[in-house]
Order: sequence, then structure tokens, then C-alpha cells
Amino acid sequence: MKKQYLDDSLALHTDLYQINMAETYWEDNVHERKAVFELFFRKLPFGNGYAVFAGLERVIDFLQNFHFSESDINYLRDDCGYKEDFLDYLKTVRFTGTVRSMKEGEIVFGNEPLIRIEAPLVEAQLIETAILNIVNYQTLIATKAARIKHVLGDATAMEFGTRRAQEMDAAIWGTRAAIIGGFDATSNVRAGKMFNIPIAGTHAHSMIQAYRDEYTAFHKYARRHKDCVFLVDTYNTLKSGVPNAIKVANELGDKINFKGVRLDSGDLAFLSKKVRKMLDEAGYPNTKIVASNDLDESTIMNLKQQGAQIDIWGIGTKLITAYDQPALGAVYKLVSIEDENETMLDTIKISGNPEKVTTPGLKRVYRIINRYTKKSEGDYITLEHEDPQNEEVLHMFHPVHTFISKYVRHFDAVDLHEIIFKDGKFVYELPSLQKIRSYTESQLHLLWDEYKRTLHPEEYPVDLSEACYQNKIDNIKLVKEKVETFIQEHSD
Ligand SMILES: Nc1ncnc2c1ncn2[C@@H]1O[C@H](COP(=O)(O)OP(=O)(O)OP(=O)(O)O)[C@@H](O)[C@H]1O
Ligand SMILES: O=P(O)(O)OC[C@H]1O[C@H](OP(=O)(O)OP(=O)(O)O)[C@H](O)[C@@H]1O
Ligand SMILES: O=C(O)c1cccnc1
Repeated sequence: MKKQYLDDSLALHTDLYQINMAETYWEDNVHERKAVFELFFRKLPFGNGYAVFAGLERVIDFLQNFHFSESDINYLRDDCGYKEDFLDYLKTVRFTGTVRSMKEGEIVFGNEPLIRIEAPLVEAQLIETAILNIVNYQTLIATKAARIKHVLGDATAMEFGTRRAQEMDAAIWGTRAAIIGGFDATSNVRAGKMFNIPIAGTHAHSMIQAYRDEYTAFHKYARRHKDCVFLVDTYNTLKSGVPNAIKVANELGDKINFKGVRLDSGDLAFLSKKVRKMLDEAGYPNTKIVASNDLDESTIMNLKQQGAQIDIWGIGTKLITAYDQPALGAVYKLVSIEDENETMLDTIKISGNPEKVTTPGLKRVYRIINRYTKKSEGDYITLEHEDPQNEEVLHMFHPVHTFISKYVRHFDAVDLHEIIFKDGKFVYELPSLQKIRSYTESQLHLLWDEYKRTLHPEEYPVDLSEACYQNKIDNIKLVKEKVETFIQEHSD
């Protein structure tokens, strides 16, 4: 029988090539060279005008606990064939780097370094896959949630997706991300316990089916559960479900708190208006109507346009699976590395597509906030040593189409990066989830509405400082000259 290993660490939650590169660096004795990687995405998801950064808390946990367990080492030896000398080295590897990152819940845009890792090359490489895995998913779901919440306004958004999520981790961390994006509560009890998220829920069709009739089911449920929301669409919403709910509420009166009804099929606009009228006329004007059934931001917008009388929206599949765009596409690129003389040299990755050419060097991201309007003028990426707050006038120009530019005065430049780890030591104070959620909300206020509309939003400026831009051009030149020389040397 094949040997079974304990699943007791996350160090092997990586791609094989990372371990092979680690072995190469280690054997060549360059593994300790200081390397700087930046994590960023290029294109905003869902055609949205911004994204909501999420995943930092899990990244921190991953880095704090990073080590190869005994079973990892045994597997790498016995099943993968790595040699003992390299495995002896791997046993000693921990994360010793410095990490700067956007705060969780930050409003972020394409091409901005969300996380910057400065670490020995081998460590920075070994953690890449897991970090991308975490941030790509959680940022995607937080962004989808924010899009949905934007359409909902002040109405309550409930996360209902666990049964449809891509397995358990996605349900749990997706729920947390949904809260960051503005959702109010979840039906997932474990997520409630783990993250102190408000939990809420109604009941399923199966309960009606189990009792065979709605009246009995509602009555039995109400005897034990205060705060009743009855699901009224199992047989016939208007002729049976709602009348039965009202009958039970009338009979039990103050013994229960009749909170409302849930609709899960049919024409939600038409039904919700009719149901509202029935509840009001029966003397229950304060009851709420909950709706669910494959909802997403466009269906919700449509329902609102039709005057749907829905107070609480339960959203599952389309949120938790990021149904219309299942991946974010964030990447992790080397921007600088130490050479044999211990000098840091910037590095670049060239592409035929100018938008895909990486921006070399250690960078910072500043949000440029107009002191009068209190709105953001855009984000400004600088090299590490620059401080835009020292400038009287800031020249902000498009990083590819440089003729698109503006001069900004009277601004505050807010550094968006926090220091999370310093030389392997955790130096950050983790905010509560509710604090993160409020932070997202407050940061959204900094954006003009044009960047926040769900359809064809304006492109938010993410510009490079002149020094950062020039450094990029110089690096492109250097690489081009190298390639030219190589071609000439090998042309005959
Ligand atoms: N008035 C409306 N305008 C636009 N979309 C609506 C409206 N009412 C419901 N919808 C949406 O239309 C879709 C209808 O789904 P579906 O075709 O499965 O019908 P259903 O009524 O849910 O039937 P079932 O009993 O099989 O669940 C859902 O995504 C729902 O949210
Ligand atoms: O539609 P979503 O956005 O994915 O929201 C979650 C769905 O899960 C439940 O349906 P399901 O048919 O699984 O169970 P039920 O019998 O309780 O309706 C619920 O009624 C929602 O329709
Ligand atoms: O509580 C509910 O109504 C609920 C929970 C999960 C999925 N659908 C509905």
C-alpha cells in the first residue's frame, strides 16, 4: 500500500518548480541573496473600477508558521527523490524576511504592489504559490461582495454560499472576504465562530416537505425559534405560503417574533410587492422580506428597478464562486536582487505588450488626496526613497500613455503600505474583521462615484513618479542592449 503522510504543514502548498529552483539556488550558494518580489494584479475583475484587498491575515499566519515538517521532509525524500543534504537544509528554513503590505480591506487597483516581500531568495520563492493562492481568491470575493453591496446600498446582504463554494476553505475564507466587502452576516456557523461574524438564517423547503404542510411546519418551528422568518414558496407563495405564515403569527402573537418571510423562486419583483401588501394588511408592516435564488449585482439592480419590495438579500453561488470571473490573476514578480558584490540590482520582465512590462525597483504606493474635496486624485507609485509629500506640485501622468497627465497641488500623500514583518519578526497589530470592514467603507468614500459605478466605470489613475518611470525606461534599455549584443555575437 502507498505510504500515507500526515498533512501537518502548509510548506508543500506550493508548485514543484519552487522547490526545484530552491535546490538550484541552494546548490549554487545564491539562496541567501536578498531578493525583492512584489505581488500585484494587472486587470480589475468583473469590469469593476476598483478591487478590495483581502487575504493578509491568512498570509501572515502562513508566514509565521512556515516550516517543512518531518512528514514533508519524508515525502520529499521517499516519494520525490530529493537528496539528504538539501533536505537537511530545508529542515532549517523559516521565513526571515521583511514584508510590507496594503492593509486588509484597502481599495486597490491594477499594477500596484499589494504585498512586497524582501527576503533571502530561497524563502521568497518558496512562499510565492501559497500567497498568490490566498490573495487571488480572497481579493476576488471581497471585490465581488463590494460590487453587490454597492448595488444594495443600505439593504442587508446575507452570505448564503457555503453549499456551492469550491470546497470548505473557499466557503470559510470567502465568507470572511464577503464581510470585508460589505456583507452584513453569513449563514455559515463555523465562519461565525472563527471570525466573530454575525450569523443568521431562515429554514429550508425540506422542513415543509418533512411536515408535509406549511402550517404545521411553521407552527412547530415557531414554538422553538423566536425571530421567525418563514420560507413561503414551497407550494404557492400567495395562496398558501404567506397566508399560512400570517395564520401562525396571528395564533402565536407575542409568543414569537414574526420577523418576515423568504422568497426563493418565481418573479421576485412581482411576488415581493404582493407579499408586502399582504403582510401590511394583516398588521405586520415591520416584517421583512428576504429574497434568494441565484442573485447577483445585475439581477439585484434589475429587481430594484422593478420596485421589488425586498429588505434582505441572500446571496450564495454567484458571490462565493465569483461566478462571472473565477480568477483574479495576481502575479508575483522579482523586482530587485542582490548581486555577488552585495549590491541590489533592479530586474525587469519584458513583454511585447507594454502593459505587461514589469516596473523594476522597490516601490511604495501613495494615495493622493485632495485637501479641499477630500477625494482621491489617484494613486502614485514611487521608488522606495521618494516622498511625494515633499513636493509642492505633483506631476501625475499615465504610465503607458504619458501624454495623459495632470498637475496636483494641495494634496496629502498617504503611504498605503504597512510594515508587517521586519526581518522575520511580526510587527503588525491585526485589526478585527469589523474594523477591516469599516476601513473598506471609509476608503470607498475617497473615490468619486465615477470609479464606483458597476458598469463601465472610469479608469482610476495609477501613475508612476518620474523617477520610477525613468528607472523602468533605463532597465528596458539595459535589457535591450544585452539582447542586441547576444544576437550580434551569435549571428554567424
Ligand atoms: N422580476 C425579476 N426580474 C429579473 N430576474 C428575476 C426576477 N425574479 C426572479 N429573477 C431571477 O431569475 C432567475 C429565475 O430562476 P429560475 O429559472 O430557476 O426560476 P425559479 O423561479 O427559481 O424556479 P425554481 O422553482 O426552479 O427555483 C433567478 O436568478 C432569479 O433571481
Ligand atoms: O441561490 P444562491 O444565491 O446560491 O443562494 C443559496 C441557495 O441555497 C438554497 O437553495 P437550495 O435549493 O440548496 O436549498 P433550499 O431547499 O433551502 O432552497 C437557498 O434556498 C438559495 O436558493
Ligand atoms: O438561511 C437560509 O435561508 C439559507 C441558508 C443557506 C442557503 N440558503 C438559504
